[in-house]
Amino acid sequence: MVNSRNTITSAAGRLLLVPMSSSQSKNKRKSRTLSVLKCIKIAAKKVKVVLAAFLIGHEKPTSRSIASVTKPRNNNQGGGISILSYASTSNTRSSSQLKSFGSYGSSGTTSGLIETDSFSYEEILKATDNFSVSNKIGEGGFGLVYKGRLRNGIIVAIKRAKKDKYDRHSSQEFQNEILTLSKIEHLNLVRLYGYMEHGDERAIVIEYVGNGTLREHLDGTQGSGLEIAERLDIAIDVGHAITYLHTYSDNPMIHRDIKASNVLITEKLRAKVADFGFARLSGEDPGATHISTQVKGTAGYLDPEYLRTYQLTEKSDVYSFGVLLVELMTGRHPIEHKKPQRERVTIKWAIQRLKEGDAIIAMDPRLRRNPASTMAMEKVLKLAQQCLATSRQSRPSMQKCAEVLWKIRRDLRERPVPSHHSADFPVLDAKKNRYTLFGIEDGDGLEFISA
Ligand SMILES: Nc1ncnc2c1ncn2[C@@H]1O[C@H](COP(=O)(O)OP(=O)(O)OP(=O)(O)O)[C@@H](O)[C@H]1O
Repeated sequence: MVNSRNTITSAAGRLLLVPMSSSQSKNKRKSRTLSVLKCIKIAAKKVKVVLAAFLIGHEKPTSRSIASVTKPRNNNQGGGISILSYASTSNTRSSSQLKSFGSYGSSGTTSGLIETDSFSYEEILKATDNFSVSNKIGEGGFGLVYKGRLRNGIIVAIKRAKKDKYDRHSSQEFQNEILTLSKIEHLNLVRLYGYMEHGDERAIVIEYVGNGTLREHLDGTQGSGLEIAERLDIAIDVGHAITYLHTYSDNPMIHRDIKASNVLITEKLRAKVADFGFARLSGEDPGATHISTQVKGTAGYLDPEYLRTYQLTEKSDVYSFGVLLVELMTGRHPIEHKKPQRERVTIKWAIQRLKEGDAIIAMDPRLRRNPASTMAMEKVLKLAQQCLATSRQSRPSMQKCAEVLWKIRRDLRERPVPSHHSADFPVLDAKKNRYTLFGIEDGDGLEFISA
């Protein structure tokens, strides 16, 4: 049977081609060309739609692997785009893009999930069940932290300011700071959604990150221990977040309080840095970034140059990041009060071990030891040593740190992990290692190194 498409259905039901007349063939070629053009047009339209949606953030990338190179919105370092090329493009949405995306809020802020940047007292009370103790998830310098559910079902963290925290800060300043901070959007920074002000009550509403802090993971009070690759991923995430604050955000800023308890961990064991801009929100030095009248930060992480000169630079964050790297590799707190004197300041002890060629002694006993992991650990400690340099000029930029860490991570991936125990590098059973070694003190665990 001949049908309109110049095919014949055979008795067996197969499609057979039959020769066409020359005019038929011409018409066919023309219509084919037209339909190809039509297809290209439709495809181009589709690509446009996807691209537009992706740019304004509708399409959130699911993978955190290398995404396409993205153009920073305020690249004041000229041409330095390599770091953000590792991050998702949603990291770099400009505020104008956000505004056009969100016909949502009063000031066009947020990712579209939250409808406004100012919350009513009633809404906050409802979200936290009247600041109920059962919703309390933590406490810090700013005040108590509550978990809350907004009207639209979104889970948030709500930080209720201690009264003394806002006495020094006018309402207008507080609101301006919030507005500035709420525009900062990066995958590895805890998002600030908005604020609530009511009489003498102030609170800020932030992204909820529910898998504990890095410190809790290192202490073993949260999760089941972090492998070396996971620790490297976390270090890279923190590196990207701080690079973004220093370099790419509309209002470049110094974090001032990088520490393991300010690094929140996601379910997928990736990191989000919290509390950026908090020094300003707490009424300390609002607006000031480089010359400080008050030293702000946490003991053990503070740049000695900042302590000496009161001059704050991006390199003060680099120093604190160096402390964090040592913490990640050793598992120890920056200051270990219960350790013998020579081990009390963890960075001094670990860097000394590195200098003496004994870095492995400083390695967190919970970590599996094999050539790849010990090599990665040594490289990270070498980077930490640079970050901790006395002279600020000698410290690398955060961007450089993230690049170095990325290479260490890549090398680790490429090095095969031995599947059997070797005399030089005993491989400990990860699970057993994790659960049996928590809570050890002093030099315990070192027997595994010489085993
Ligand atoms: N966005 C969040 N999502 C989930 N939990 C959070 C969030 N922010 C804070 N928390 C919890 O609340 C605790 C206190 O946090 P907060 O940032 O107020 O203090 P801190 O950073 O630990 O200390 P300080 O403010 O003195 O530097 C954290 O340790 C964490 O357990």
